[in-house]
Amino acid sequence: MTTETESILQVAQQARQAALVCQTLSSQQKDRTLLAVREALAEQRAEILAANQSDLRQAEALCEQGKLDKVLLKRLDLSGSGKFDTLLAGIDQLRTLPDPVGRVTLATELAADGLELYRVTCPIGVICVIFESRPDALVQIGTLGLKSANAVVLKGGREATATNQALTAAMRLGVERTLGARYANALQLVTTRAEIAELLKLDQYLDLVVPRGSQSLVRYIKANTTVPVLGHADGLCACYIDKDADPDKAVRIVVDSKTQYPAACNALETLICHRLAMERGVLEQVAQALWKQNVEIRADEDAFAHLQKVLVSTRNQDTKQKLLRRATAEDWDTEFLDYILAVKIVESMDEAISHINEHGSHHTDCIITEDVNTAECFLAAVDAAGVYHNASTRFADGFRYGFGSEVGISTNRIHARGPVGLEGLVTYKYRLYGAGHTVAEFAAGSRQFTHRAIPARWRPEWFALNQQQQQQQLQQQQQQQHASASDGKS
Ligand SMILES: NC(=O)C1=CN([C@@H]2O[C@H](COP(=O)(O)OP(=O)(O)OC[C@H]3O[C@@H](n4cnc5c(N)ncnc54)[C@H](OP(=O)(O)O)[C@@H]3O)[C@@H](O)[C@H]2O)C=CC1
Ligand SMILES: N[C@@H](CCC(=O)OP(=O)(O)O)C(=O)O
Repeated sequence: MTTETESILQVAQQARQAALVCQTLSSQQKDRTLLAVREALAEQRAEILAANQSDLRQAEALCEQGKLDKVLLKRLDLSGSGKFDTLLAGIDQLRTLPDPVGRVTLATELAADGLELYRVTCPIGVICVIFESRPDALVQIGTLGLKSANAVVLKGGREATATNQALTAAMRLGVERTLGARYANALQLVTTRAEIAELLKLDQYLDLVVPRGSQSLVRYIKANTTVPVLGHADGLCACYIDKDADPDKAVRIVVDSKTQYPAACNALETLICHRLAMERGVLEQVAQALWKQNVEIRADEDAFAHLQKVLVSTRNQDTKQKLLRRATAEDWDTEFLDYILAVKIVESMDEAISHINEHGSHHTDCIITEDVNTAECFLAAVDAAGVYHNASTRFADGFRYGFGSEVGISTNRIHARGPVGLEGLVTYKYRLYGAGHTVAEFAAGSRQFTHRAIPARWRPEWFALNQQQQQQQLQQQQQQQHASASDGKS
């Protein structure tokens, strides 16, 4: 066994042990831990931002050498526009959300005199999440993991390695201060692709892998592990302007979807316009607004002919060429993540739906129309995690959905789809409460099933024992800490 394999095995084993102890934590303990994590991050702000500056300097050098795209710098930068405070505020918000663990989703009396079945939510276990060079994602995913009592093994993009190490150290410190070192192992960081390759083999320790990134990343992970995979892949999002679209709404929605943050997976990549809407001048208004933001339009033949006439008044030949080009076949399948938009004209909504279902990535798609029935048909027929009527595709986000934050946006169909928040991080177990009941009695007919729904009430004794045990554990830890502190002094 190589040293690397050994250390990854240790990471996975420690995460499994931490997951086992975390599942018995009470809501109060988890929220106290989140508060301590927030405090530790705030305390170590200067160190974290210094690590981030060092990552940024290296990334800038790569950009200058043409080895890295400039849009990635914005993602990586943790110091800009109140990002660090937003990150702390996100933890505060998460603390106010209800505990996703221990919710009763089914309550049935199986038989009279106390045979009761409950379906109760519980953590998934150990989740490995691989994500882009976005340090704030590490905090969001890590804190979602703590609140849902899962252990997480995190791997961010290589450009963010120093920042991720500093953030993880602070977060682990917060957990350790509240619950002890064993629990801090619920937050693990790995930094290389080689470590991920080793982890993917450890299906006895991992319960779920979440690859958040390009389609090729998700395909690679699926092909190389037997652990269940919840893919968070690319967003080839489309917007359809119907013949009954309101022009003002079309302009607002398309511009926001394309330009509010073009590098995000929920940004718009394809615009489909009904011919009648184009003839009513809606496409022209949308194009003018996009051009003001320097968006290049890659148009099919019909849209090109129409928009070329609009551009005639533009004197500068270079601007004309930059703003309007003919689309190639490849453009319909490209996630530009940039100020570029493919535009297509259709004769009907059915044609638009077929295009989206064939070329889209089943992430988030939108219809702009004033006709409610048309909208309902579109929402039912488009096969995506998010289907929107008259709203920007940029709304596809855990925070905006009110989930506190997100692990990412699942493009899988099961077990979670769209923005994955706390609910996507739990599964359930069945709890059966009996009083010496046996199946033989039912088989012999001396007892009858009632299968009666009962109130989904919480039985306090479920966790009472755990809380007692937890209290004892805490006291023991405090005694140990006190003893080692006294040893240190003597
Ligand atoms: N659905 C969603 O929630 C989201 C999707 N995205 C999508 O992500 C893409 C852009 O992000 P980008 O950073 O370029 O994505 P990449 O897929 O290139 O990288 C994302 C992460 O995956 C890792 N990775 C990539 N290939 C492998 C591999 N073979 N083995 C192990 N790790 C691997 C990277 O590691 P390393 O840095 O070490 O190479 C990085 O940590 C876009 O398609 C965007 O739509 C982005 C954000 C959210
Ligand atoms: N869902 C979030 C995250 C977007 C995102 O992950 O962007 P990026 O990491 O730049 O691909 C949002 O809408 O802002």
